Formats: sequence, structure tokens, C-alpha cells
Amino acid sequence: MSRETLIEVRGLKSQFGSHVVHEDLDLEIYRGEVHGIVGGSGSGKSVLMNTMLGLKKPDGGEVYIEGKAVSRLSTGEREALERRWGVLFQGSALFSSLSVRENIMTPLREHISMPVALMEEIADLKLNMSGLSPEAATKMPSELSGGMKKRAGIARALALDPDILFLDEPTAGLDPVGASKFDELIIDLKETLGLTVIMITHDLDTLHAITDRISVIAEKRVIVTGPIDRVSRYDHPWIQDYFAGPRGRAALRA
Ligand SMILES: Nc1ncnc2c1ncn2[C@@H]1O[C@H](COP(=O)(O)OP(=O)(O)OP(=O)(O)O)[C@@H](O)[C@H]1O
Repeated sequence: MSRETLIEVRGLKSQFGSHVVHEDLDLEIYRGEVHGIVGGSGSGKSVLMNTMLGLKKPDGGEVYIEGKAVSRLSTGEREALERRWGVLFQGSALFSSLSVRENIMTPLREHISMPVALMEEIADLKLNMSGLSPEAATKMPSELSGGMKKRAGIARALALDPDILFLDEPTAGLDPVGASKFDELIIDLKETLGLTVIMITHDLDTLHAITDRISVIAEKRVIVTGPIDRVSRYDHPWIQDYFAGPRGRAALRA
């Protein structure tokens, strides 16, 4: 992990009607790190991720990628940026009427003009990188287990060779063995592909196993950022409940 800032959120305000979700929120993501975002339910983790992805416009403040204000990018620059990231949404969000291979090909179809045979080849390569067997290519999402769906979602997220990977609750719904295998996959991919990974998760084992730094959202802003062992000692009621509660202690022992 370098200390070079890849994404910077400055003074973010997010609101829906009169409901203010973020107020003066700052966040910095370093190039090459796995950065976990944690916070209570409804604290605004998904809204923050959607704002970094440009799916929600800030109501105040700005998101900078490599120092460039996202709101001031031209359409071309914006499209180029979108090709640099892959996203695994909650629940994998695969298209149920498309096979796994077709799902992985979707971003290629949207962004690049190339022969179908080449797209299929790329899709099968990403499938393999995500730890799925070649037979999974022709399966429909309904035929996959939860863990396989997540891997197919990762394969699709990797379709355009991104350098930034956004993961929303990647291990939710997986059993502990499946979740720890998924953690290993994320680390492998990060190391082989040089990815920066931004991950929302409630999974304390995953946070301990793979994050370089974490940020905690509470009271509408990021209250602390740092390595998990430092953040978990921070004097704040939510942090103490979360990390020092029975689950937090078990994850630390593990
Ligand atoms: N499109 C929307 N319209 C109105 N309110 C919204 C919208 N999206 C999010 N919110 C509100 O913003 C707040 C933050 O939501 P968000 O989904 O970011 O929380 P979260 O931290 O990801 O929660 P969880 O851990 O439960 O997934 C919530 O109060 C939610 O109701």
C-alpha cells in the first residue's frame, strides 16, 4: 500500500429531502489498499459508495479521483473513469435471464466494440480468475450457490480490467468457510492485479483478515480512519460496542 491518494472525498453532504445522511464527511483512499467502510445500519455506507461511483451527486462537497473533481469531468473523461472500476453490488445483482458467461460479457458489450468470440474468451478468463470452473459459464444464476454467485459477480466486475474494485457486503450470506475463501480470493486478486479495493462490510473476520485500513461512519461523517487494531481502540460508543462486543472479541481471537 502506498500513501498516494487515489480517491478523496471532501466535505461531502448527502441528503434526501430534509434527511441529512452525511455532513462534512472526509475520506481518503490510498492506491493499492484494501479499505473497509463500517458503520451502523443506515449510517450511509451505501450512499457514500454510490457517491464515489458517481451514481449519486453530492449535495455539497466533492469527490476527487487522482486529484480531479469528478463533478467537473467531461463526458469522455467520465466514461474513461467508469471503465476503471468494477463493482460487486449487494446480492451480486446478476441478470437472471443471462448465463454466467453472458453476465460477464455485459460490461464488454456496453463499453467496447469487439468480436463476440473474443468477448467469450475474456469472460472465460475472468471466470477462471474468480475461481469458478469452466462449466459454470453456461449456467444460469439461479443454478449457482451463494458463493458461486459472488464469484460470478466478481468475474463481471473484473471484465474491463479495472484498477479499483468496489465491494458492497461481499461476504454477506456466505458460511464462515465460504467467506474466508472469498477473502482469500480478494487478496489474491488485489495482489495479482494491483487493485485498490473499497469494501463495505459488517463482517469482522473479513475486516481483520484483509483490510489495510478501515473508516468508521457515525454521526454523519467519518469519525476515524486507520488500521483495524488502532481504530478498534478508539473511544467511541459505537466502535466499542462493535469491536469489543462478543462478536468483535471472537473475531480478534480468530
Ligand atoms: N434513494 C433514497 N431515498 C431516500 N432515502 C434514502 C435513499 N437511499 C438511502 N436513503 C437513506 O439514507 C440513509 C443511509 O442509507 P444507506 O443505504 O447508505 O445506509 P447503510 O449504512 O448502507 O445501511 P445498511 O448497513 O443497513 O445497508 C438511510 O436512512 C436511508 O433510508
